[in-house]
Amino acid sequence: MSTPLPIDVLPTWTRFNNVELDGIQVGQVEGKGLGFVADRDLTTDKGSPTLLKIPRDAVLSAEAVGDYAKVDLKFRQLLEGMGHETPRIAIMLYLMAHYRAPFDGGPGSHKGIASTPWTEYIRFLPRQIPTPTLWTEEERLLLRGTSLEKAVNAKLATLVSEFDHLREIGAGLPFWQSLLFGEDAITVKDWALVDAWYRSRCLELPNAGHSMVPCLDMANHSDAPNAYYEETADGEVVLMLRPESTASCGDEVTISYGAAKSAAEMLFSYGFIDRSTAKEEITLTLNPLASDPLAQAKVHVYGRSPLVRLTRTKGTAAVSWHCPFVYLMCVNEEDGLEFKLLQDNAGGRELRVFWQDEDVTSKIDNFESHVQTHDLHSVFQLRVVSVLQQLVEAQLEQTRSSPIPEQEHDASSRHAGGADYGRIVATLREMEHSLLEEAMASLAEQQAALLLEDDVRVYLGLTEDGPIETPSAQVTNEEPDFS
Ligand SMILES: C[S@@+](CC[C@H](N)C(=O)[O-])C[C@H]1O[C@@H](n2cnc3c(N)ncnc32)[C@H](O)[C@@H]1O
Repeated sequence: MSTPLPIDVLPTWTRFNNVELDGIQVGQVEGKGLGFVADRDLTTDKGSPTLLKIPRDAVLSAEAVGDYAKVDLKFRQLLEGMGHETPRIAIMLYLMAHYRAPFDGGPGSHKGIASTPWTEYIRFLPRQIPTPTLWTEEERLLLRGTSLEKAVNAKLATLVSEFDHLREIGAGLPFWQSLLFGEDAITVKDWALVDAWYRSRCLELPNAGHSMVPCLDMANHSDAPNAYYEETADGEVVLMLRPESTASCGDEVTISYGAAKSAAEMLFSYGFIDRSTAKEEITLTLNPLASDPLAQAKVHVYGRSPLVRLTRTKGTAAVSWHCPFVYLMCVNEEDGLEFKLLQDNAGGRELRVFWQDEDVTSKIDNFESHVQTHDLHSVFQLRVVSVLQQLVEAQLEQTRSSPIPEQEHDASSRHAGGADYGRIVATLREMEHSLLEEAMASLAEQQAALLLEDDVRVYLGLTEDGPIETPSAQVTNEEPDFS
């Protein structure tokens, strides 16, 4: 295992690897770990100065991992064995290899894998990261009743199954076999750390795609950032002072991690919540109805976990929702829904879904638009609203019935790195609770409006004023996986 390097060695690493810092240094920042600090007054008087320049060949993208695999046979065998799944898996394997595998000792010695700038750089990365997948079991109890409770458990299960797959592949490759099964073997905890590095430090660059950029990944987030990064036409990555921004010597230089993430996603990916930039959003999982004979077929054609996203527009009380699955969930055979098992040209069989005799399998994400022209559209909407009301109500109930026990808050909420998990989760709870209450109010209004519609009244009349037949939702947050 590579041993950590003190951060004051970083300038040597940057010199050797052609990374240029100008006007900033990496240092400790209160409550955030390492970060960039201006080492002189910075202004944009003569245009935006470049504060950091990272050459293309130090950027760790899926393509760079592929290039490395061409020169390192041991790594190639592992990467190919894993099936080149995604940029995330490729980059994580690379990080894992550089974190845990021995390196070639120079010409003539082939004991380990080939070293790269990342061999040393990885030693600057923190070993303690406040993301919940690295919390202890006791600390994770703090998440009870929030949308992250089951999401984090689901993520941990995914990490275990990825790691099992890695061990299966490694078992057949002598070099990796000893690292994965020998003394002081790589563990699932190492895999979870590598995942947390990836999640909290990866950027999406316009050309290179998902990438880890050494040094730039020392930049912390702010709701009022004074810097931004970009990828140049040559594939270099640069950090620039924002136009009109200044930073006095000693000020922190920050970027924005984006305003598109909810509080839960921020905590999940980075281990902190910035109230002012977090999107007011909650993601819940909709379980299909146990009583619906078509439930399994619906989930099969939908092809993923049915999620509901509730979003409040900043500064307003209006909560909108997004859930492509819910209309499919709320119609049945009497309404014109049908499933057929069709044979394809290669002799395989495929389940297809038909609405009013039209094959809509490939347009399932847009199912609402298919039912819009139906005479009973308002009735379907009413069913949908009812399903969502029950889902939100049940989640609210979970939030209310899972307060953070004081003792737990005191005993386990303070992370060694300084992050107060109890306080962070309290913020998440409060934000989610308020959003769910607004969502309830919003859905009640929608229900009241629908109940005034003629079609709905006629429909209710036809059913002799009996209770509206609305499917009941079952609440879980089983699998939202934000990664
Ligand atoms: C890309 S890294 C930044 C460098 C990091 N501080 C370090 O010590 O290596 C992202 C991590 O920095 C920390 N961080 C960044 N911005 C923060 C903020 N505004 N408040 C608290 N922690 C922050 C979080 O731990 C996050 O997971």
